[in-house]
Amino acid sequence: MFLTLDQVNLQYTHKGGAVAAVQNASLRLGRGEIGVLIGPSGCGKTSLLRAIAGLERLHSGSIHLGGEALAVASQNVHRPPEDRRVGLVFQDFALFPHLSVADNVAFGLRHLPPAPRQARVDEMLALVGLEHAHKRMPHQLSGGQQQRVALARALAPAPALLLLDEPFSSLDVDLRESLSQDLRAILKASHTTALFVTHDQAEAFAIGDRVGVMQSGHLEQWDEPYTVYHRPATRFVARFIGHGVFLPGHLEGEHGAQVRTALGLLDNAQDCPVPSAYPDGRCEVLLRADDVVHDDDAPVQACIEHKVFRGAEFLYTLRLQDGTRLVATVPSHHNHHVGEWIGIRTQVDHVVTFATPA
Ligand SMILES: Nc1ncnc2c1ncn2[C@@H]1O[C@H](COP(=O)(O)OP(=O)(O)OP(=O)(O)O)[C@@H](O)[C@H]1O
Repeated sequence: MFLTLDQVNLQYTHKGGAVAAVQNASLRLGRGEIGVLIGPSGCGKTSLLRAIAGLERLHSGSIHLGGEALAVASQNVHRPPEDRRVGLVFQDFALFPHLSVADNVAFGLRHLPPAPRQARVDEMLALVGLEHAHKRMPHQLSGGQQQRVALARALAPAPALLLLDEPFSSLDVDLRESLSQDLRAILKASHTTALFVTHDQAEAFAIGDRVGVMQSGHLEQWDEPYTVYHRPATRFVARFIGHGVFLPGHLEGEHGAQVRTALGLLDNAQDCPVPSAYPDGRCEVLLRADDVVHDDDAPVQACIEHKVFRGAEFLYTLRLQDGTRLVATVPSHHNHHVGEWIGIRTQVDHVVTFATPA
């Protein structure tokens, strides 16, 4: 693996005491892959990036990049930031205001003779779609264009790893969406290995080959985006990513091929654990909003308690006769009103169960 973090712990000293910002975080990222860290405010995403960049010392654990040790706490190895071949892009574009676009991009290339330096600047500006902006000053550019220049500047010295900390957070939603697609294309075209921090789930899924979900300093899951959504490793990940509810269930069948729920049997022999996995086979099943399908012919009826229009679909909050609450995404041409009873059934491809909370 190209980037390897093993059991990384990071602490800050605050008012004389230790604050654990990252706890036992381990992850692996292949060369040319894009990893994304997502999680609520204060969960440790930025701290982990800062540790990889060399701006923070590890309390314990290790970080290796391309087979080289960047930090190994037990051996007191801590390479300084400038010796790590790691590039950084932050939220506040941080361009030099008095330098032209071309000079900003050339900033990390001062070791090159003029001709190859110029060629690299041209190449980087073309990569980010700003080939005609060489002479412009940062204040003459839009926020999105400034962030592209910041990206070109970070990529110019060909860092072994690029770290991006919420680079689009000060931009408006439409621009964020198109920039996140462009960013992925740019990173792939330049074969750059990158780790990206965001609050935004759609952005994480659009950009990442791997997504890591953090909570309170812990990296709760590090997986492909599809797996994080469909097979969340913990309740926190299930709740943080996507919409869904935890429905009481009872595992049945000798080999645990079925879960009985208020919505009927969910059976997927491949996914269901054996009944002995939980006391008396009792568990909770994650039911995503897209696992619940509106069907007029379905025997189970649910009352619409609340609805949110999301353009192509509604997100309905539903209540079953026995009081169980569910959420369902329904195409928006099915515009039912609050209080109406509609037929629903489940369509679950991945049965995900958790222990019932004590
Ligand atoms: N310099 C510092 N001194 C003391 N505590 C700090 C320091 N920097 C961060 N922390 C604490 O470490 C924890 C992790 O902070 P961090 O900035 O890494 O989180 P984050 O996930 O990036 O948050 P956000 O999404 O809000 O940027 C928080 O509890 C924070 O208060």
